[in-house]
Amino acid sequence: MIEASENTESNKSTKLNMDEIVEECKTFFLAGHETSSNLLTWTVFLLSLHQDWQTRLKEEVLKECGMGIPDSDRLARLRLVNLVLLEALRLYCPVVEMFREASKDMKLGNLMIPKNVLVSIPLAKIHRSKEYWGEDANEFNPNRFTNGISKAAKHPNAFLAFGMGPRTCVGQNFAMLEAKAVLAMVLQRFSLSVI
Ligand code: HEM
Repeated sequence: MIEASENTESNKSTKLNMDEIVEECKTFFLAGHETSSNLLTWTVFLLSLHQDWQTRLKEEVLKECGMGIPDSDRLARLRLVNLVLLEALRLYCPVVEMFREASKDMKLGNLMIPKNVLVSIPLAKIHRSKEYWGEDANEFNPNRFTNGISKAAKHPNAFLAFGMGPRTCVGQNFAMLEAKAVLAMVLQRFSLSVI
């Protein structure tokens, strides 16, 4: 953004003014705050219910990070934490629905979509569809992500927590890193339970 606000030869037509930069900051704040806190809240809830997973995650965190502040190398080794975060995003996706507006009349599969019509993509429903995720679609089973996101369901794009395509979430890598770091530091210090 700082680069985009500077006067250079290459960004003459795309230069951002101060108002536009402030708007971008607001977008980042809004898009990145509630979503991440939502993910952490549901993850803590799920780990409180599933003590077996909490124990396994604690062991992983203590083995890989000890009691220190986890750096990015150590966070990358938290495989089970990653599985649990993905499963939390599937069951309780912070963004439950997305929309796309048809820029022209178009055919989508066997549907005709007229120009300007809004198409809804019901993430929360897709994430719990037994057709894609199998009979245990409503259950907490982080192991389904063991072979990667695209192999977790019967359709490679059934996991849509961060959207898909050219408008996919720009903050997704940061969000996962942030969530892993916070969760690791919570698990280093606390035990979670539902009272
Ligand atoms: C668990 C955390 C997050 C979730 C579940 C999430 C989810 C999403 C989803 C579903 C979209 C719409 C994608 C699409 O239309 O295909 C989106 C867009 C976006 N997200 Fe995130 N997000 C998260 C964290 C963040 C963070 C931390 C940031 C920034 C620091 C961020 C910035 C954005 C921005 C700027 C867009 C708009 C992208 C565009 O329209 O080009 N998000 N996010």
